[in-house]
Amino acid sequence: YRYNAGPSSSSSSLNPHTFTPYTLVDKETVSRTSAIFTLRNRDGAADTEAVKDAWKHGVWSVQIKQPQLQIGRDYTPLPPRTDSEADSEEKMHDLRLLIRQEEGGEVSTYLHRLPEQSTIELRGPKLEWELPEDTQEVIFIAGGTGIAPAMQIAHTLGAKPGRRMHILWANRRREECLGGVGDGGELQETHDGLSSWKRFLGFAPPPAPAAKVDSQGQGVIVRELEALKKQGARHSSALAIQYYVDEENKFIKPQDVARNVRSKDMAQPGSRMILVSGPEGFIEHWAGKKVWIGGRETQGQLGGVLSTMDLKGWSIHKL
Ligand SMILES: Cc1cc2nc3c(=O)[nH]c(=O)nc-3n(C[C@H](O)[C@H](O)[C@H](O)COP(=O)(O)OP(=O)(O)OC[C@H]3O[C@@H](n4cnc5c(N)ncnc54)[C@H](O)[C@@H]3O)c2cc1C
Repeated sequence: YRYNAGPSSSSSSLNPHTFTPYTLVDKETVSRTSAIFTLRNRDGAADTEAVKDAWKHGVWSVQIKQPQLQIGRDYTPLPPRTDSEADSEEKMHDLRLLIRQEEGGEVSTYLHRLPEQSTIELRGPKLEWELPEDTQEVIFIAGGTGIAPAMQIAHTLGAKPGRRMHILWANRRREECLGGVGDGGELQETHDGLSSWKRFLGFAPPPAPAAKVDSQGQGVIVRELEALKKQGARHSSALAIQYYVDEENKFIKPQDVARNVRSKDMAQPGSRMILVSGPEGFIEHWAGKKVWIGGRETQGQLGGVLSTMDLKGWSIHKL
């Protein structure tokens, strides 16, 4: 995580070698612990070829530096907005990051305390994982901010005709995904008969005061996931999303994965991927530990729940 302080940035465009100053133009609350940070290049430099390329190729990140401690952390840019709010050239090049404030976390706490208009220095892009060109179908198991790479893939895959993606997104608290109603309602009800009744009768805890919702009661990320669905549909790509919330006793079950693995679409040629992204413990639970070898994080063996399932025809990757 430590980096060489090196010379201060000479280039005004985002690049992997030096840190480039960005202005924090907006910090939009998602929940008590997470917010979307919108960063704008201080010199108004447009996206580099490397950034445009990264959007086409898969999952990528940028690294933010904490200037006092001289440490850096990686964050995963959210896809550009599809709605009318991205109405100017400037906004189209903004970088948006979903950042959770970790309890006791050095960099995330520093970032959450920064006022708007602060300068944040970052470098990148760094390609974390390349989505195979021929990918036909993706099942993405996401925990918490692990939704950010899922949104990147939904954006990339959604631009290609006829592709399919299923996102299974788990959160500790409902406030992270307010208004998120899963596709294929019956699938959710079976795990959740009681708590949906509780919600209906008004026993469920009220949404956190900090959580922002729109007129349809949808949280920020849920709204953007819905927008990604529509964007994909325009290229006749299909995106389905299921929401799971720990505090509602609704957890992702192996059957939820199995159901999507036995896709009716298996006759179509192309690669099929199961991707797992989220906190360390979440990845370990589903697919086993990632392993550090010679200073590099590697996939490690397949373990966890997925290792006990019949996943013929699918490859698995931990993000
Ligand atoms: C490729 C990649 C992409 C990522 N994308 C995102 C993203 O889009 N959004 C996002 O929010 N995060 C993302 N992360 C995670 C992010 O990089 C940081 O790890 C995260 O923000 C925590 O950093 P921190 O400095 O705040 O916490 P740290 O200071 O690194 O602490 C992390 C946790 O460990 C605990 N801890 C620290 N020191 C100790 C100790 N001595 N003993 C016990 N516990 C301790 C802290 O309390 C905290 O809970 C990504 C990570 C990677 C590798």
